[in-house]
Amino acid sequence: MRSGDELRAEARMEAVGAGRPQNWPRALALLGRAADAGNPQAQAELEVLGLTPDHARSAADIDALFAFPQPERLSEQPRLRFVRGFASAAECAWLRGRGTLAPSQVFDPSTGGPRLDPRRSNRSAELTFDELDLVTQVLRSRISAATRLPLPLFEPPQVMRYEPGEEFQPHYDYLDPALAAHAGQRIATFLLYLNDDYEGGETAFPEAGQVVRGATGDALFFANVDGANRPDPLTLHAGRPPNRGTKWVFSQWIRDRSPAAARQSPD
Ligand SMILES: O=C(O)CCC(=O)C(=O)O
Ligand SMILES: [Fe+2]
Repeated sequence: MRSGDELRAEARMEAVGAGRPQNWPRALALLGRAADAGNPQAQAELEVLGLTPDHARSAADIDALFAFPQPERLSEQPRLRFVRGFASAAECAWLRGRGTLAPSQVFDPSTGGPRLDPRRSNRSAELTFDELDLVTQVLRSRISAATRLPLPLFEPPQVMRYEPGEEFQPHYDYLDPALAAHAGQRIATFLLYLNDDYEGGETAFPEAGQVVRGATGDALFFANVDGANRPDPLTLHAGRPPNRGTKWVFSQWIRDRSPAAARQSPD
């Protein structure tokens, strides 16, 4: 008989689609069995998702995990969408503090790797493959449904924390087109606000004239490219510093080509 740990690990493989197609009915049934076997993480994950071990087997409950409220159109140039109540308070609490925080880095085109930069003074945790638990993967699948972009295009997600005075100064998320030709363009950004007990800390778009302050569970997503897939300079944006309290946000960057495939290509 498999242990609770083994059942949960197997559930994760089904949810991530590791070496197999993603299979949510199987993933959630295995998570239910892991919880029945007394695995505390599986029990916690089911509770965050609002499922009992039995419910995990119902198709309607599975569909409900990926449902989201109608996005509001904040702007067409750039394409900016806001979704009130995209995630539950329990899901946001689960994501806060996931992974291991380290000083945030920026992409350095000269090396093709990350580097520290004073323009990004907050801390962030990139969630590795092993850290993609069921709750995080449900959220990413919901993001995939909302953006209509498939999961293989998703970069590893990041949980970001800003203490008072820390910020992500105005920047673009898109990559230099020369680099994008090789590694794929970062066509969309999806931000989920994980808390709201801070002052300041807005997401500001100085060129587009938009300032967004999400409540816990609200989401903002935008296309970094225009209709012709060209980098859109109107997407210039910043994570402003909170002046009181700590801001937490979940950030999912999405490419037009699988980042995993780009890493594996020899050229
Ligand atoms: O924290 C924010 O509001 C902005 C985050 C951001 O710009 C990003 O994740 O690309
Ligand atoms: Fe950004």
